Amino acid sequence: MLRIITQQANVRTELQRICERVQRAEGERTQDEQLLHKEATVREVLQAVKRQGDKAVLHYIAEFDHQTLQPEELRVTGSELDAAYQQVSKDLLAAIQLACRQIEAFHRQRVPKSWVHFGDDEVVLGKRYTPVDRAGLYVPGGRASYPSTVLMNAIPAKVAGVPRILMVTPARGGKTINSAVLVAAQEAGIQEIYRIGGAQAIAALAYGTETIPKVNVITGPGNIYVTLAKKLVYGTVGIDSLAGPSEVLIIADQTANPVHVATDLLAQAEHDPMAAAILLTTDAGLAKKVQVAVDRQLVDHPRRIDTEKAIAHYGLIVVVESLEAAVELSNEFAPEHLELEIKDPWSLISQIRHAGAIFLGYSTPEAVGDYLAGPNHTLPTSGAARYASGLGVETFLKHSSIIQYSPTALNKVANAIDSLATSEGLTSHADSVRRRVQEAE
Ligand SMILES: NC(=O)c1ccc[n+]([C@@H]2O[C@H](COP(=O)([O-])OP(=O)(O)OC[C@H]3O[C@@H](n4cnc5c(N)ncnc54)[C@H](O)[C@@H]3O)[C@@H](O)[C@H]2O)c1
Ligand SMILES: N[C@H](CO)Cc1c[nH]c[nH+]1
Ligand SMILES: [Zn+2]
Repeated sequence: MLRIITQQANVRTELQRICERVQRAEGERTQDEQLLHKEATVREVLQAVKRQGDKAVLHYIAEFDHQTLQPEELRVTGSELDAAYQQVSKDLLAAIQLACRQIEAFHRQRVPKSWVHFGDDEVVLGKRYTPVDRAGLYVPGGRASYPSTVLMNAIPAKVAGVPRILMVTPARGGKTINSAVLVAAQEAGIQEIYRIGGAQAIAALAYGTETIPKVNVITGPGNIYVTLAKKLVYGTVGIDSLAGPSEVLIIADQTANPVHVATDLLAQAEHDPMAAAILLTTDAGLAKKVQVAVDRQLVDHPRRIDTEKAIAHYGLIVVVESLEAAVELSNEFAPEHLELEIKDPWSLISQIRHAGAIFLGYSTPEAVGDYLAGPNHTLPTSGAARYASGLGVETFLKHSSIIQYSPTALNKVANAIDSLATSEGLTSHADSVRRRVQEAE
């Protein structure tokens, strides 16, 4: 059952515990004493794949995904890609294509442009954006298959102009990858796909194996193992952000529909037993109705066991004194998704400082953003929205600064550079400017 507490209770400690659930998994024992704790498992997988390549990859696929694969079976073949189209309905294909168009249109709007500025004394300054050479897209596939996540990863990478894009995703049940995932990949222009998930997939992309090439940036959401692995390989490769397990925080007043609020909470809880679903409401009556509605909707929920776990451990309803108090708590939590189910959602927007995505009003369930509104659904979780943003075109780009000085311009700043370099004890720095200026005189 979804717990209800009031603002006077230990709400900040509770929210912090939920927010930091991924960090807590580093070093905490799982309930199953047979298992190493999660971070240790991930470290072991990373080390083994780094040292032994494909051999370790296949070992962990057998251990965690219960599949016996040969190295040549890791890559999805052209005939599997073709066959996937026969397996998806016309309606699903049309939906994938609609999502593709909307996501691409949104991401094309925010492509950073290279620029140069011509200043006084023939000084030229600028920035030049270039894509990474290779990107590795992680598409989760443990508990559900995510064609939508294929699009959210692949389209910004394509728009950024990444020359080589590979995708990894685990096979669920048998060796076959979900057909909709394979169709979505092809619709987004991705052909190089490997059937591998979990920490071993992140390790393979970070270090490279005989079969799977090393990439420059790894993007995409995943469960606790994937998220911890991304955190640990950061520095060897770039990553987008720590995206997963999913979260929603809903701020609702007495005008919200309790059944809709309950569904939206469950829509995130159903992703993962570690997903978080939080309601902050000014109305104690609504709190009770949402609690009842959640229980009712869970009765015949197809993912009942895992969803109940998420609700029990990382679900919470808080009755707050005011909408301002709700916003303050939300800013501290920094949710992946924030829904404003209140009479005048725009009145709060200027106070919201940290959230991956903000959904305004009664007819904007978070699922609209998950699938096809256009903005990316791979968003920072576990408080990362305080310093990070969602996946975007810029995730796949880096920029080089452009600097050109004329002799006149160099002459004008020579003394200043000399002072700064001398203060740092770096005489060759000072010399590199002084020599040029003297030779030009
Ligand atoms: N933020 C986002 O944009 C976004 C989008 C979609 C999904 N998600 C999140 O992604 C996650 C998907 O999780 P998932 O589990 O369905 O798929 P996943 O692909 O992330 O993880 C599955 C893999 O985990 C590994 N694994 C499972 N149990 C393990 C164990 N005991 N030890 C070591 N490795 C193990 C297996 O190798 C398996 O292939 C969910 O948390 C969901 O909330 C987030
Ligand atoms: N809500 C997820 C991000 O946390 C994204 C998703 C994909 N499919 C459904 N939902
Ligand atoms: Zn979702």
